[in-house]
Amino acid sequence: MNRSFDAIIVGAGQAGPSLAGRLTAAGMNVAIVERHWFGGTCVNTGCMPTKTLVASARVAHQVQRAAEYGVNVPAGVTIDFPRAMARAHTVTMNSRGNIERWLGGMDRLTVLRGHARFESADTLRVNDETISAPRVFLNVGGRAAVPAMPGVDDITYLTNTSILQLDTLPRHLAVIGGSYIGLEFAQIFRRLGSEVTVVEKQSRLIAREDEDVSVTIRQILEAEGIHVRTDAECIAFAKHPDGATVKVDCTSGAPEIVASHVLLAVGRRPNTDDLGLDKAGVHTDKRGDIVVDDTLATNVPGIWAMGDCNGRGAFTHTAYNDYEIIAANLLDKDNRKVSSRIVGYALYIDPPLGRIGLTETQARASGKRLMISKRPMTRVGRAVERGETQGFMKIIADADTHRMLGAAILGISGDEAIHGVLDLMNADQPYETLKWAVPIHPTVSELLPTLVGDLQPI
Ligand SMILES: Cc1cc2nc3c(=O)[nH]c(=O)nc-3n(C[C@H](O)[C@H](O)[C@H](O)COP(=O)(O)OP(=O)(O)OC[C@H]3O[C@@H](n4cnc5c(N)ncnc54)[C@H](O)[C@@H]3O)c2cc1C
Ligand SMILES: NC(=O)c1ccc[n+]([C@@H]2O[C@H](COP(=O)([O-])OP(=O)(O)OC[C@H]3O[C@@H](n4cnc5c(N)ncnc54)[C@H](O)[C@@H]3O)[C@@H](O)[C@H]2O)c1
Repeated sequence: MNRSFDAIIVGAGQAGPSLAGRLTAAGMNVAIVERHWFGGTCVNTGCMPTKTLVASARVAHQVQRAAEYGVNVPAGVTIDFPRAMARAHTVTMNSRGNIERWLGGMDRLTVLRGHARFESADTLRVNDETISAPRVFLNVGGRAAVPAMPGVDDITYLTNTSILQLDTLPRHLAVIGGSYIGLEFAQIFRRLGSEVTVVEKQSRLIAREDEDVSVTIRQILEAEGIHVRTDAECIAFAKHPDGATVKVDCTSGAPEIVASHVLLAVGRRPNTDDLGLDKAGVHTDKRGDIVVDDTLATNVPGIWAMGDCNGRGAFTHTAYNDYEIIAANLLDKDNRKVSSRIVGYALYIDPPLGRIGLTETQARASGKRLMISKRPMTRVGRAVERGETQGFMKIIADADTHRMLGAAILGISGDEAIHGVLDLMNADQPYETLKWAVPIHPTVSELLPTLVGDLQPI
């Protein structure tokens, strides 16, 4: 049997459901196909459960420090790990259920459960039927990459999906990969009581950030007892009665890590290998990302790709913005482009890193004349009052255009305060605009005008 629609959306992640809402409201008959959990990665195995666990871990950490604040907590405080995990699961299930109910009640939308695969450019097979439409929107996301590391197939390893199903706390968690996923889980599990070792093959953690950011993050994590092994060029795994051994150094006989659990957090790969893209003639690049133009159209007319699968962003907010761009261009006769997007993001260790625009390293390499300003969180009243003074704020501006080029706020509320810079950059205003703002005291954001006032040429 073949059914025809005005549009087909594959994947109910961060972009697909909202696009379904706009297309059906515009009068189109739409099919949305989801093979697994509604809400995709963010809701089920990404942002929502991890940030819920970050909250549990923060409470655990703050309780340990209670006496510093003049609050005496009786000795013998324990972590109820299953309860912390259940709390994360509840947040996920509520969100997943809301999306399912929203889509289930949407007029002109047909919800299909199953794996979609192209048979031609306008026809896909789902279970035992085919569906056709002149417009197909791909929102298939990605999954944890499992590279062919020596011994990886001999051990039981965890990914961001399976680690969320644990019901007992790991005795010793070895985290392979010291970037977003690895560092967030490392701190969560350390604060909940595991011994944790982060193994990173590059010479520093979260190496795409500036060195001062990497070094400070390492200090923050090591201060909590997380072991960090960088320059791990010879990672190899083997089975061990207590779990697995992780060989890190190339030198033979060097001490190995004996871990009860191993988490692989070494990047993600797009879910594009099982979509039948060749049948539709859609091009991918060598990573497997779907190649799109500035409006997110693929090389095949009538097929678009949104979110993690197009390689143009790897965050929930960029996936959602992809939907906004497509809807604006198709339905609102607007002219929106991905290249106009100024991307901010946060790394949710505690305190978080809020980031936007160029790093200092990238700015220096650009050849522009630069102004830089940096301030430690020890000189931010809000941080001092809260007793959380780790980190720093840094802004980089163009000395000729007076536009902000980038910022990093590693410290309490860094993920929120960064939006002051993000808004300024989106408004395309000179940094002096911030200098004369009158922010609220005591906040982290109130230091942005001070930072601007301290900008020095380099
Ligand atoms: C541990 C972790 C923490 C994260 N934390 C954050 C964070 O704090 N902030 C942030 O911005 N981002 C975070 N991210 C990234 C964020 O989750 C992703 O960028 C976002 O979910 C991408 O959304 P998407 O819509 O592109 O894809 P997804 O959310 O992955 O959705 C894709 C959907 O398509 C379905 N699908 C795939 N193939 C098919 C097919 N052939 N047929 C039918 N259905 C199919 C999948 O089942 C899935 O439901 C995190 C990611 C991880 C792994
Ligand atoms: N807070 C957030 O917004 C958030 C949180 C989690 C994930 N995410 C998204 O998920 C994506 C994937 O995150 P990720 O941390 O898995 O990947 P990543 O690509 O950011 O980092 C992978 C890390 O693993 C290291 N690595 C790669 N191969 C290795 C090996 N063989 N041995 C040891 N180390 C190795 C890399 O050097 C790198 O540091 C990110 O791009 C991000 O957009 C976002």
